[in-house]
Formats: sequence, C-alpha cells, structure tokens
Amino acid sequence: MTPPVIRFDDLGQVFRTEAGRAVTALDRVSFDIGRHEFVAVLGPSGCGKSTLLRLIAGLIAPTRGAVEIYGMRVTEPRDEIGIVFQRPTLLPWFDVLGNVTFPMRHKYGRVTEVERARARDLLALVDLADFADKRIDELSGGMQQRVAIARALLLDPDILLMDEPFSALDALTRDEMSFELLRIWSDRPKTVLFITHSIPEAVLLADRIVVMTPRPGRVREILDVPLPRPRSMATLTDPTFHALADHIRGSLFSRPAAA
Ligand SMILES: Nc1ncnc2c1ncn2[C@@H]1O[C@H](COP(=O)(O)OP(=O)(O)OP(=O)(O)O)[C@@H](O)[C@H]1O
Repeated sequence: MTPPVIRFDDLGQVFRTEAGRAVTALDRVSFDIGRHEFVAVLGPSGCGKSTLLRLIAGLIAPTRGAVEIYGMRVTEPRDEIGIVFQRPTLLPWFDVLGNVTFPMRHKYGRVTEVERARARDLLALVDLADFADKRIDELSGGMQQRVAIARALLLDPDILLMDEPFSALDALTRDEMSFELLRIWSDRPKTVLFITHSIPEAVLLADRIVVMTPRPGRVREILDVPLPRPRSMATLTDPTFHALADHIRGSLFSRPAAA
C-alpha cells in the first residue's frame, strides 16, 4: 500500500518559555493526508496550527511522535514543500519576477532563462502576467499574496503548506483569492494543508477539515466536505455548506473532549 503523503503519528510538541515554563502546543495528533487532497486545519488561536505546519516543513523537531512525508520521517526542510505565510514576505529590492525566481537564486546562486520562463508561466497562472517587472510596492495586498503563491510553486512542490494566507486581506479580496487558489489547485494539483481561523473559508476550500481543540491542540474531529467541485459562488448558498459551517461552529465552541 502506498503511504499517505503526510502522516502525523502521535505528534506532540512542548515548548519551554524563557521563564522555563512548559507549554504543550500539540498533544497526540494523528491523521493522514492523501495525494492531492486539500485539508484545512481549523482551530482557536494558540491551538498549535502554525506549530503543525512548522513541523511538516522540518523547521522544528517534535518532542513526541513523528511527521512523515511519503513514509519518511521529516528531520529537515525539503524541496518538495512550498510554503505561503500570512504575510507575503517579498523582497522589495527585486521586481515581481525576481521575487518569484528567488528560491532558485537562493538554492543555486543563479537563475536561468528556462526558470525565468517558468516564473512567467506561474505569474500568468496567478493572473499577474503583465506585472513581471513591477516593483513590489506597486502591487495591492492581494497581488502580493499571489506573487507569494507563484514563488511557492516555482520548484514545483508536491506539497503546499498555507498558513492563514488570506487573513491579512480585506473580505472581498479574500473571497476572490479563495476561488483563485481553487483554480490554481485544479490546474496544478498539489497536496495542500491550509491553516485558517475562518470556518467558511475552510468549508469552501477543503476536501476534509481537521477541527482542533483549544490548547493543548488535539484533533477534536475530522470532517468530510461533501460539496461538489468545482466550487463557485453557488457553493456559498448550498444548504450543505451552511449545515457544515453550523456544525463546526458548535464544535469549536463546545467544551474540549475529555483527555
Ligand atoms: N518557540 C516557542 N516557544 C514557546 N512557546 C511557543 C513557541 N512557539 C509557539 N509557542 C506556543 O505554542 C502555542 C501554539 O502556538 P501556534 O503559533 O502554533 O498556535 P496557532 O494555533 O497557530 O495560533 P494563531 O491562530 O494565533 O496563529 C501558543 O501558546 C504559543 O505561544
């Protein structure tokens, strides 16, 4: 049997604060993510969502259990992962194209014409074909986040990790970006783990939603999203959409499950 793309196996993360206090960010987290699946992780502030992402990315090591990618334990950052953070973290001294090709420059010290062409394709994919030579400060917040998505796709990662990528955007741009992301994902299928505080965003985007408890973050429940794809504005008025969102709202505001 092929292993899942990502597996969390009895994962736990305890941090030590500067004062020496132990903070349990994650506790006994176990679930799998399959190939090209879109999984949203939803939970209250401080329940360990970003910690989960940093563990998959190999940026920190778990204090208990393991994260596996294709059956191999994650011990360091890997190329098959692209990450999009809440803020686009672009470099103002490069133009848009320079930012998209930056992972190549960083990894190999140079960027070839082939990669520049690939970056232009990605800019077209995120609807920024005409902005390749613009300065970063000439772009709106939503456009900057699209540049960050194109940059995350440059090395053609199998896995895309997204940490509240649209939360700094206004509501309209946020909806627009959600549909944009779905379009990109159907064009270039990836295994996606998408972290969010937003129930509607999770329901609109995901195949499955992992609902976490407040800290220490445990998996409260994992829900299938039975909404058909492609999703559209009509999805937002589908009764299933509202029933699921209501269920999650109830789940998030109920008392945590007993340990
Ligand atoms: N390096 C660290 N040292 C000490 N505590 C940490 C560290 N990193 C995270 N924490 C703590 O672990 C808990 C989980 O943090 P994390 O950022 O993963 O939560 P989150 O669910 O992503 O929160 P938010 O939704 O507010 O971004 C928090 O209580 C946080 O203060």
